[in-house]
Amino acid sequence: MTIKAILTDIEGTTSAVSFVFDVLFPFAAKHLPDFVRTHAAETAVAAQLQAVRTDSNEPAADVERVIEILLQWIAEDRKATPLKALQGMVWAEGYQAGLLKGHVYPDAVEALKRWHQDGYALYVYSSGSIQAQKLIFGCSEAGDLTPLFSGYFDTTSGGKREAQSYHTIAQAIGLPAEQILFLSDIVEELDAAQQAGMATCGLVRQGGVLAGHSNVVSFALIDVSQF
Ligand SMILES: CSCCC(=O)C(=O)COP(=O)(O)O
Ligand SMILES: [Mg+2]
Repeated sequence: MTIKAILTDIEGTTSAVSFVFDVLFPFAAKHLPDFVRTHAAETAVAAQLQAVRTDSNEPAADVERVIEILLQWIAEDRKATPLKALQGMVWAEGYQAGLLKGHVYPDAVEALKRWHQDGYALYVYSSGSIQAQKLIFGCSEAGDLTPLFSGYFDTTSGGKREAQSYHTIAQAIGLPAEQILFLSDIVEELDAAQQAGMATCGLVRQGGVLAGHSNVVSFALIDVSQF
């Protein structure tokens, strides 16, 4: 079946793992405590702090304890939705202040522009919040790439290793899963998308093999017509 849309992961796929682990996560760990202390009473932040208390099963945790939990989750790379929402808010301040610039591989920039021009609808699916996704592409080293995308999905659509999430996303996009090509560097994510009926392509930028899927080292080698 002809591919009509492309759904892409971010970390390790469009963007360097090192940018996320060595730049974004340390920035969040440094600035999140003061951000939370300053904005704890604001509705959007308070809702996420409450979600941390629920998810951690610590309903009585005060703000300082919630901060401790969040820092622990950052250290563990937990894909918890409230952490991801708060990280997005903290990064927003960093991008606005010019302290952060989103990394997107040049081959990904070139291919995304070409696919958009060729009429493919482009979507993002990342554990990072939708706000964080718009920031990495909107404030990227290659300029504002957000006009290329038709939509964004995060963990509010479900976990990336669960087939149901890809069914949900296909429904939201409004296409049969078979007409969507999913790109990722994580085999469990590719397996889940494949199980849901999507075409898959694994990015192996550092080498290795993502078994059971087409593998490429660069977006430049993805021929969408072959899926
Ligand atoms: C949206 S940039 C920040 C990425 C992030 O927080 C993350 O956890 C990476 O998740 P991905 O699903 O893109 O591997
Ligand atoms: Mg990834």
